Amino acid sequence: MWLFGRKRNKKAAVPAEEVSREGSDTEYTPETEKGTAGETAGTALEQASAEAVSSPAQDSGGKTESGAAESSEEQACPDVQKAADVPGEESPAEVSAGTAEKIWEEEKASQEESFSLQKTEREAPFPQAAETAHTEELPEENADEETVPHGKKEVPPEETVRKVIPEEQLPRKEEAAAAPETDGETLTETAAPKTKTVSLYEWGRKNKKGKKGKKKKKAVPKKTVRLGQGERSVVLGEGMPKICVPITGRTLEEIVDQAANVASVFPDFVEWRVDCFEEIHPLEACPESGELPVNTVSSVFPAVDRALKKMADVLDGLPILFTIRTATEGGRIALYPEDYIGLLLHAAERPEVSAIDVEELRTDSDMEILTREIQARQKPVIGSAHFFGRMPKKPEQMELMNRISRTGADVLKLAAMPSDSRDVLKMMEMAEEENRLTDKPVIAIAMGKIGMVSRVSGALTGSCVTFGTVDAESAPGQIPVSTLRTILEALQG
Ligand SMILES: O=C1C[C@@](O)(C(=O)O)C[C@@H](O)[C@@H]1O
Repeated sequence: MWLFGRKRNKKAAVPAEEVSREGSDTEYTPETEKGTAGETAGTALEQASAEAVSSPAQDSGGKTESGAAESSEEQACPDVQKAADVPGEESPAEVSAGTAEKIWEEEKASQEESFSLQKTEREAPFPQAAETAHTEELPEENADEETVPHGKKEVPPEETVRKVIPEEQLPRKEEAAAAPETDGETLTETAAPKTKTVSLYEWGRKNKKGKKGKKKKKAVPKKTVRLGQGERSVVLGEGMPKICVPITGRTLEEIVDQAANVASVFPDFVEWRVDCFEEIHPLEACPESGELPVNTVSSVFPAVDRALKKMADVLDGLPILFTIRTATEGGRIALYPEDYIGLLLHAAERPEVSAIDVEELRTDSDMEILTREIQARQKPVIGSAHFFGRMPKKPEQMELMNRISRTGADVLKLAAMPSDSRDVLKMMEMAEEENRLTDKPVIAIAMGKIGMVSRVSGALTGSCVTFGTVDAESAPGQIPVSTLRTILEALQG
């Protein structure tokens, strides 16, 4: 149901992304049919770069007879919620999720040793990305959280914790007296002739060499990322979480109508979900057919440009995030790698586009090079990954964010589907933690109704963007903009 439309040379027909995530469910394998991954990556990017800057052969929106015929009913952008909810029907996201799980099982073993949450500090490749930087000292309480062993909570309240503390490590009397008490727990020296009582709080602070006695941690200096220019530009990573509204129209008319509605509620920026735009659907990959393609990516550029221009006129300076959400990540189109890359590089050249979403975990081409190419065109990259069928565990979430960061993306985004409230909390906790570890703005979303709280809790967790609705939602759990704004403002205090 999801893969239909254009016919292309079998060798290039299956986005390797789908092969690697769907594993044995997929008929083709990139290894047997495509040569090495490196070759594929290079070819796709080179081919796409050439096409992205070339002028299209026609100004027809790229529709050939076959493309036009296939773009009718089947290609209509289905309602997202519907696709996700139909029982027994496997959405591409669910397929991807199941297989992503498998990949992670395998990867985990090899990653275990090299697994590290430490971030390599990067130069901001995008000049505007490093707009401001500030260093924040963690609040005192956080430092203490690091200092006090977690086990202390399990000590029965009436039992005195006894520990031998060498005299020289004990705080001077007056210091001990001045130190704030923790929740009644004390450390008492018993074996030594001099028995002194000090608060656990003070012990942790003084005894830096202690098991969990750590130096006060500094938060990583933050970079912020500006989208757009002028008065209506918006800075991610500072102040309140920013509200973004997706535009999901299938036709130019729908897109313009939605843009007008969206503009009237004054979000901070909009996301154009280009995968919903049926004029690019002649590019839809068809792994089953194996026939040669009729359309080239450049044939859809005129339609994309027309939509961008009209949208920008209506939006009057609101920054536009250009997103192609592919089927594997819950979107509306399956694309060949060279077409995905070609479209994004073309968008990077457009003055109406303020930022570009890159699905950084695609394995069919080199997303790191693509990210750099986009940044070289002065557009920041929001690196994203989506799991519609499951919630990765927290260490996996952190590693995913780490992988996205390593591609050089300016902003790190992870969205996943929770199955219970603990999953939602995991995502929120990850955002808070990641936000302290990385120098980049972070977006963390637990989708679905149960995950709605994650869409309003950015002030607490540091998740810097929330996607809200005006007309149609582009993912389950999105909240209408007016409600979203009221809650965000209330929580900001
Ligand atoms: O990545 C995201 C986040 C999202 O999936 C959400 O859950 O709000 C909505 C998408 O349109 C957007 O591209």
